[in-house]
Amino acid sequence: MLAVNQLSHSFKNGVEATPVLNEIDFHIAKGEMVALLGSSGSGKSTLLNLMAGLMKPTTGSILIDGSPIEKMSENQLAEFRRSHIGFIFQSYELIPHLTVRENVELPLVFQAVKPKERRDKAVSLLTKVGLGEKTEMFPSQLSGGQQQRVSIARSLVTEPAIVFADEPTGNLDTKTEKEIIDLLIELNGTLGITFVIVTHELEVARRARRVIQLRDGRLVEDGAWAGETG
Ligand SMILES: Nc1ncnc2c1ncn2[C@@H]1O[C@H](COP(=O)(O)OP(=O)(O)OP(=O)(O)O)[C@@H](O)[C@H]1O
Repeated sequence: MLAVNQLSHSFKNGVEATPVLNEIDFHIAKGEMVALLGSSGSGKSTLLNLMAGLMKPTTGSILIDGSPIEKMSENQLAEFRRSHIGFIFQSYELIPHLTVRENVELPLVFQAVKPKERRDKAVSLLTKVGLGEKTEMFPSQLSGGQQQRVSIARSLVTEPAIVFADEPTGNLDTKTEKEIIDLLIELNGTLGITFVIVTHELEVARRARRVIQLRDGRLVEDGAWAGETG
């Protein structure tokens, strides 16, 4: 499903190159739920941007469903992202003047899906995330946790191969955080969605079956959560 092979990345600053990721290797199988953990500056966002095709690596490769995304052109990548990858952001990134349902439908508008089909899919997913009664409301009328549920529904509407979540509970209180983690675990179990969740939150790491831990741009742990390493 996702293979990261010998991935290294440096940011160039004039003539100097700062290495940020060093020879990262891992595979994620379909249906896994993986937390990507690491302290600030360890390289999590860089790795996520590379895996999502938002940046090209200095060396190494990233395969999603067998396709090496670092070899794609910008147009190919944009199309690939739209059809294969879902995103969940810390700050939800909902469009304020669209209703909850219209926000969830939006990725399908770009795929030219017919209005009735879009609507049915959006309502069905909103029901799955517990917002069946709120489809015609606007984002500002919902709580943070509810807005994150909308963004989760939106990430799934194109039936992506993999969903990347960047600090999805970063703006939420502890109780709501737990509810969002419960929802992600449920969607992983019932729909078999593959999730990669970038997080600082130990609670997320504790509840994911697999944790990949970065330190100073290196992969230092990969397996069941066994507590933080040194
Ligand atoms: N565009 C850039 N140019 C130069 N250096 C960068 C750039 N983006 C990130 N870095 C550096 O790369 C390192 C890793 O950053 P990254 O954002 O991937 O870490 P992170 O683990 O996601 O941190 P955080 O949890 O704070 O978001 C940091 O030292 C950062 O300063």
